[in-house]
Amino acid sequence: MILVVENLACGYKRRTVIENVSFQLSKGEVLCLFGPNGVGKTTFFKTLLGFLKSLNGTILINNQSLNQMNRETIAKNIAYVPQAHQMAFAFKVIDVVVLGRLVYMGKQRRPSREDYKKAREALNKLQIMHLEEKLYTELSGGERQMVLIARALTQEAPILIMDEPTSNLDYGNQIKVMEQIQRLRQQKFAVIMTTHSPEQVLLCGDQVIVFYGGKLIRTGAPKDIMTPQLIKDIYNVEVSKIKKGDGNFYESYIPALQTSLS
Ligand SMILES: Nc1ncnc2c1ncn2[C@@H]1O[C@H](COP(=O)(O)OP(=O)(O)OP(=O)(O)O)[C@@H](O)[C@H]1O
Repeated sequence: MILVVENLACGYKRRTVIENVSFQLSKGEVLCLFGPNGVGKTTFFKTLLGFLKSLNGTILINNQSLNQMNRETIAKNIAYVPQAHQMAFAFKVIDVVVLGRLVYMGKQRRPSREDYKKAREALNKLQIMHLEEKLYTELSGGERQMVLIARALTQEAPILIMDEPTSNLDYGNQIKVMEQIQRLRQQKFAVIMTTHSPEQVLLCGDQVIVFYGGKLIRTGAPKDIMTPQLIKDIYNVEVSKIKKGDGNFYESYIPALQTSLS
């Protein structure tokens, strides 16, 4: 197990936001966090990244307690991929991606030739070499998200935390990013991602944690947890679960609209 979380509670001095979170994550697994806005996913991420001290419980990375790790060791183990539309660097793509090497740069904080090599390897891995000399601010949302994933890959951490990786992306780019997450899983990264899409949880989650109303309400395999009743409990909408595909089935949802479309 690369990550073991037991009985974790996180929050702030006067307020516990999330409690009783337990899960184990192996390399090559994707864990989805699902739940409405404001349930505490940022608080949870900050705790996993060591920016916020846990209020209770343990976080073990490769059998070592997060509490005993310094910032550098944490960064070598967990990389964070923010939402693309929240960051704006007026830098060339290659210079954004090489920032992932910061933890290896020493006191001078200057990227070496080797760091640039690693940054190019990450661009190559994601098949976005053609963006290398472009300005980050001039990229589309989908391209920016890929660049931020490349930056995380140059950090060479086995665990990737992705904050709504498909938010604000058009349908085509959402699918491309989802495909990339599948490739990262095949390359044995452990991925923790938040999503507001129950289809995405079914499509790429090996495990799901559902938060609602300040509580963890379910954890387990998406096919068992992501029932129409759960969607109804959280959002008060009716959906049916269907199987799609020709031979290679996957599950999805169709909404039962209250008003007629005709
Ligand atoms: N520094 C803080 N001190 C006290 N409470 C905070 C602090 N930051 C966030 N909170 C509260 O913790 C709760 C969870 O916030 P958090 O930002 O973790 O939710 P979220 O799921 O990431 O939300 P969103 O999806 O809207 O980004 C909220 O009620 C928020 O007001």
